[in-house]
Amino acid sequence: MEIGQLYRSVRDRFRAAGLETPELDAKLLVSAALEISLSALVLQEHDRAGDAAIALAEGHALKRLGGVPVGRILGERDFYGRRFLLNDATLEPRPDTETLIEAVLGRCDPDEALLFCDIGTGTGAIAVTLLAELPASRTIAVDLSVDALHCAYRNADLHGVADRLLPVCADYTAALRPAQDDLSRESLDWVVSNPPYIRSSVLGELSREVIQHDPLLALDGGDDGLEAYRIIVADAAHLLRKDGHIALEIGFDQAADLKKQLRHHGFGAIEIIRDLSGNDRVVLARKL
Ligand SMILES: C[S@@+](CC[C@H](N)C(=O)[O-])C[C@H]1O[C@@H](n2cnc3c(N)ncnc32)[C@H](O)[C@@H]1O
Repeated sequence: MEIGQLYRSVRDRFRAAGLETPELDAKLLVSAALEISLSALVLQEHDRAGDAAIALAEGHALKRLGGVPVGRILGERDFYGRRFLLNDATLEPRPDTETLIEAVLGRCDPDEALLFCDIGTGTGAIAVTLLAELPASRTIAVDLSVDALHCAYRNADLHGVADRLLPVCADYTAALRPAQDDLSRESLDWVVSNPPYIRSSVLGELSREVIQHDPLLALDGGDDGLEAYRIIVADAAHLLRKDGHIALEIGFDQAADLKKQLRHHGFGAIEIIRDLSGNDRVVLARKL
């Protein structure tokens, strides 16, 4: 079978099954099975696919039709132009989180030796991306899950930034005190976080793909979805240097609550940034 035929056959089954992005899913799964790039999928469409690659692509297609997300099938996901490995303990990084990356990068000087702390690092998508884009910076990466931290460290290694990432396994900001001791008691320049922020009562309304494949620890924000923010904002107020910044990903309806919390803890210059769909997605503030 030719590569182009294999791609079209998978794509057509994905379309018929009503998948949201049938072309993209088919391209990602077929190119991965063939171990070729997305552009090679087009350029080599008349080449013959090997039997083993066809069998692998069919296996991937069956899993996708069974409701497994592409990232979980391949064990990796692209974020801000880089590949991130996943494991069972990590959330699949979302394109919405790139809004936070853009917001932070737009306010940082790449030559400055900044000290970040990424709370709830998961795959390390935020921490590793910032380290890769800001070569003079260092990051403390915190997660309660040791398996998630292991994944973050592998991703840091993959992208050549592991020597500037300090993984810390602990409960939110409780981790920052000992980590700061290791780093000569420096104050943080930035606290960044995409914490769990979904209200416990609506977790059951999430799509099957999310609830079956993303870990609950990464999603559940407690009764009002704001539990993590209360801890992170209060502690960040002590741990940041004066004029240090905080950047938090938020749910579309949480901006007003976050503004209130940030003002209460002595933050100013509060900005709310929207994602590409026009939803409030990131809150930024400066410690006064
Ligand atoms: C929404 S995920 C974000 C993952 C990653 N930063 C990203 O943006 O893709 C939240 C992360 O917070 C971690 N987490 C949940 N509760 C925590 C706690 N009490 N202390 C530290 N990390 C926690 C989860 O394990 C998960 O990795």
